[in-house]
Amino acid sequence: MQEPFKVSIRVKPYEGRQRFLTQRIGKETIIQVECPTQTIRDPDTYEQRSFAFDNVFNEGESTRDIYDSSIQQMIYDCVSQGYNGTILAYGQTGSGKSYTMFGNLYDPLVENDGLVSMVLDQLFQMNVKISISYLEIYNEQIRDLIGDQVGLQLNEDPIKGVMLQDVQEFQILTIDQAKSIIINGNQKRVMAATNANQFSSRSHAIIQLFVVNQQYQCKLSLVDLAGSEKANVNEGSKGIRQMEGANINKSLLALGNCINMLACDQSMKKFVPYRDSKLTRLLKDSLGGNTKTLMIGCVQQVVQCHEETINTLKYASRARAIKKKIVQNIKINDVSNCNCNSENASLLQAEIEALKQEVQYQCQLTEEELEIRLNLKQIDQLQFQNREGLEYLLQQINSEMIDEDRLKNEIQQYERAINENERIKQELISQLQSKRKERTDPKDVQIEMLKKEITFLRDQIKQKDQVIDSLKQEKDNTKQSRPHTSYQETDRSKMNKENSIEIDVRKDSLQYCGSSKSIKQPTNREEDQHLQKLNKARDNYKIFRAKMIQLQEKMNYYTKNEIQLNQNQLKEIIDLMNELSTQNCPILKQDEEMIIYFQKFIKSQTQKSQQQINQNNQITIQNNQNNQIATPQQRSRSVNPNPIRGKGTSQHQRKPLQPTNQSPMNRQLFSNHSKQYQQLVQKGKKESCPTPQNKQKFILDYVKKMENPLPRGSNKSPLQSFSSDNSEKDDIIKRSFVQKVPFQSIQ
Ligand SMILES: Nc1ncnc2c1ncn2[C@@H]1O[C@H](COP(=O)(O)OP(=O)(O)OP(=O)(O)O)[C@@H](O)[C@H]1O
Repeated sequence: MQEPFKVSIRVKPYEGRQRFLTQRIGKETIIQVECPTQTIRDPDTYEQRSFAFDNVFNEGESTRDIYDSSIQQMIYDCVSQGYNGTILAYGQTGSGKSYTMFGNLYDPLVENDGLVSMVLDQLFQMNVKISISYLEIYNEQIRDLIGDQVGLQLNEDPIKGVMLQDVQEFQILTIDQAKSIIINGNQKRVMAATNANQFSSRSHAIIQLFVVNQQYQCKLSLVDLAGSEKANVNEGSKGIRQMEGANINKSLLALGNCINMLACDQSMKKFVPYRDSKLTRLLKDSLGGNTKTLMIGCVQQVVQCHEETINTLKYASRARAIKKKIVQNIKINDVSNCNCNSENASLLQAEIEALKQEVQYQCQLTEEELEIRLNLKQIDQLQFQNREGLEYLLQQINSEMIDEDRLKNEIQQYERAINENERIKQELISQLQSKRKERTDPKDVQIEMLKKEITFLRDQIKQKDQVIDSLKQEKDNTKQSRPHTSYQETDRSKMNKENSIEIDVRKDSLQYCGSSKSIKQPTNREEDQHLQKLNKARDNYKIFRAKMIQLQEKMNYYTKNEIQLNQNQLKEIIDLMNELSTQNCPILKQDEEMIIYFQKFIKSQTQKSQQQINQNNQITIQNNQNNQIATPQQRSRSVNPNPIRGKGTSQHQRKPLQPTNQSPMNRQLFSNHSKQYQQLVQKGKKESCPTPQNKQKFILDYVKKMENPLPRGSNKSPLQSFSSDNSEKDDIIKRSFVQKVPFQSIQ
């Protein structure tokens, strides 16, 4: 059943001293009651502000009037239908909360019952069993006002809701017995004289009545909150009073935060911070849970209390926006109504789950994230206040008694503040999101790093492009200064290999390289071809780099997470390496080093994978040394890098090469290797008898050559040796890092 949070306001009568003071400063009272609305007027500016409540009780109305009009029915419903109920007195210190709840406790000569006695009277007339517990929350400690125990612990039971450990519950049989328990409790309650109230309650008092009738049971809570107070209420008093005041304000602020959150639209409803204080934990059911609740806001009408009265009215009208879902309680031993009980339990269970999730979520957050969330919370509160202020000002627009310019000015200020806060809020949210992303997805960080690397490389390429452009420019200039006929006369066929262009990608320049003997100038057409090659080589290098990064990323991931690659993953890596080796471009020293690192990684992974297979299948597999992955240059003469294909074959049975990649280049490499292998075998046949041992020796020699393609003592790199390959001789762009002699024709 949907149940609104009901709110009534009680206006304290105008007392003699207050009346005297108010009259002396020439001001009238500030409150005007037109039930159910209440209008409050600023004593200085005469601005009016209206609030609407379920009931407003003016100074002439008694506690009995309040009871009859808004409480009697509620108590009847709770008891006869099994709903929990809470009556809560809220207001500034001295505004009449205790007077409303307990009557005139301190003057036995004045016969005046409060709401507590009236509730008890009614219950005793309803023929129900009643147990009572009475406690106070003082300085964030719960104290049993019947059993005297201090520091009671709170528990949350999925069925019974919020429970107090070790609290004394006293079954009451007569109304006098009940009243004497309450009077005893009140005497133990912490009271003190403050500037605002001679008998000020310094604690929140909570009476809990557990009521059972034939069919239902319910819990009724009667709460007299400590008064909200400004710091100057206790001016001059230090130590205990100050600490009390701080604790009272803190718990009332927590109560306000819960009310604000509960009053939000369902769509905006977030986590309700019940755990911020003992008071909100204890009142959790009464605020947002399975309870019919009535708040009585106590206010004073004297001008001196204008600010506090406005605050109380705001607080109360916010609470009125809370909507709750309540369910009936059955008697614990009544199984016929177990559906209601389970509904209640599942509601509470859902709340517990939500709480658990929130706690779990908060535990994962970093300090930075927690701080941002705190800032966000504060901004939300500020925005709430700003919007309220703005709403109030907008309401005033139609009022005739106001200064329009001032109002417009104030509205603008509020709007500016709201916009600015909204901007800050969005910033904080995006900060929070990026922090969360960093925490939850380290891959994103890697991607970010790679993106940076790509940008860096792009910049480098750009620089190189600029160099190329400037060279082009220079070339054009040279062209113009040369007689046109000399180009036509150039015989390309006469150009020897030494006149080829080489690119030194390690330097930020492009150089023509050739022997100092060569005197021929390249023709116009040749130069264009060179430039084309150069561009192609640069494009190929870009693709090569992208593939390198892809591979690097994968390997980093595997290494970082200590993942042992399975056959498929290994194959994927090897395929990527093969793709890399087919890229026709010059490479840098650092690329070469990286390739060597890749080779080592694949080799170690292959070995691990072999060991794993051996262990699992109990099959002895030969040491697969050929599973190295080649640099682009080694690749041209290396054996098949795929460990899967060579697996399980004996050395003399093994077929020489099986290209994994069926690109034309690979096919050619494959046939080259086959030829070499066949030549070796033929040589072996000629030199000695073709015994299996001889064959094996030749094959081993061949494999050795493949693994160590350079002669011992040679200080040439594999890349250098590649440049002497016949098949590449005509290729103008050599993959070479040899020292280059600048070619004078560029000038
Ligand atoms: N409606 C009322 N009619 C007559 N006297 C009242 C009324 N309300 C309050 N008073 C008197 O005002 C004084 C302060 O009231 P009370 O102690 O109830 O305030 P309070 O809000 O509980 O203050 P605190 O928060 O400091 O405990 C008391 O002397 C009380 O008798």
